[in-house]
Amino acid sequence: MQTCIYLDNNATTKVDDAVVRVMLPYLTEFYGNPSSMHTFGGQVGRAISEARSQVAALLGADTSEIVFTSCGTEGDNAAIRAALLAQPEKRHIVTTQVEHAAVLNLCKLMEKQGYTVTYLSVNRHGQIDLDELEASLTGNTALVSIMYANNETGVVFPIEQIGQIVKERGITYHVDAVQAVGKIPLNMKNSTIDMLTLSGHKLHAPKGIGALYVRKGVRFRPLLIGGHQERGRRGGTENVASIIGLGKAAELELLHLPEATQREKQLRDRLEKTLLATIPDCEVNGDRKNRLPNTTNIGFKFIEGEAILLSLNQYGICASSGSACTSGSLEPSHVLRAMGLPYTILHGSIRFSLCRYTTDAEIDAVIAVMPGIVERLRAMSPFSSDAAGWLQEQEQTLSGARN
Ligand SMILES: Cc1ncc(COP(=O)(O)O)c(C=O)c1O
Ligand code: FES
Repeated sequence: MQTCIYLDNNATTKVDDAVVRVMLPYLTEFYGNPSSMHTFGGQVGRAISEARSQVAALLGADTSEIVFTSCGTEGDNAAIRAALLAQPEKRHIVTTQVEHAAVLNLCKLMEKQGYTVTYLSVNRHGQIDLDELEASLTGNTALVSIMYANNETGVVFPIEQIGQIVKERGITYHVDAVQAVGKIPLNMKNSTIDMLTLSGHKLHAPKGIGALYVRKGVRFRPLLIGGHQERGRRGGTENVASIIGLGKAAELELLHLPEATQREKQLRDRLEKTLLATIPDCEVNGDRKNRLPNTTNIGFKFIEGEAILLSLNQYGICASSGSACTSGSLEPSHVLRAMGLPYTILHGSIRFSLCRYTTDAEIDAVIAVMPGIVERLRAMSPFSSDAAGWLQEQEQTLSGARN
């Protein structure tokens, strides 16, 4: 299989070799059912308990607060449904315009089922307005669901400040932390968060496994109704090998987090600064101060992000424009649109997302090819030179009309 310079770690990550190694015995010799009475199954149950402790340790949570799920999407769905089912009298949800599809599309469905949803706006830097949040909360609000960090821009919301406002009013608080876990130190002990979603494939565990943190005492209703697994909070025989893998991945994240994020930030900053210095007409999208250490989203004016990606692909470099789920649709990103970015940036933005395996040489390779790619595409672009000036004038007129 072809190898590549992989800078698309917010879409998914490589499974760590150590994770694969601990999983293999559970795909071969230890195939017992963890719920069985016999010792053969019991030993699998014990391995699951160990994985639960490893995930709990990464979050600073109690083991009883961890529910294994099939993915981040399931975690988000389970948390939102649980909060609504537990308080059927309340019919209002607050979220943001820049959430992942797992939250946004469920909220849209809930609107069809009679709920009112407030989608908080974001400013040019991708940040919400806390006054707008406060004003949106009513006695009818069942849930506030807000992402920790944005998958496209890496922008990090002030999660605990938001939590103060939400919890003062006794409202259930769910945080989609799929992009934050393993990139930002978390401690649920002194947190305002009631429920928190994570996904294995963003932290070097396999795809198709995740976990939901549910704070002790939070009223919960299962999404999957069935057996007594996960203490009645998620029916279904466990995905044993992947759970073991997620446990190991969590242990490794805890071990590597401080020094890995420091390194990733240095590499990311070098990449970003050099591209901004060597390529005219480009800018970073999103709040540069409050941002994941591994992500940069850069808008290259007057060209299409997809064209840049195809050129990078020819050099064996993997990056992305927007989110993996919506790629293939030619719609510009809902996140960048919510930030009110001008047309030329919306269409010419790409994301590089690093991980602990990213090397200096890989960053050098991107820095070496990007100026040429952008120059070549701009030379062919109908928006270059005169047309660019015209387009900018149109944008100014349009934004004047909007203000
Ligand atoms: C912020 C966010 N939430 C949820 C998800 C969904 O996770 P999964 O792919 O495990 O369903 C993703 C994945 O891209 C994400 O970035
Ligand atoms: S899987 Fe990442 S955006 Fe959908």
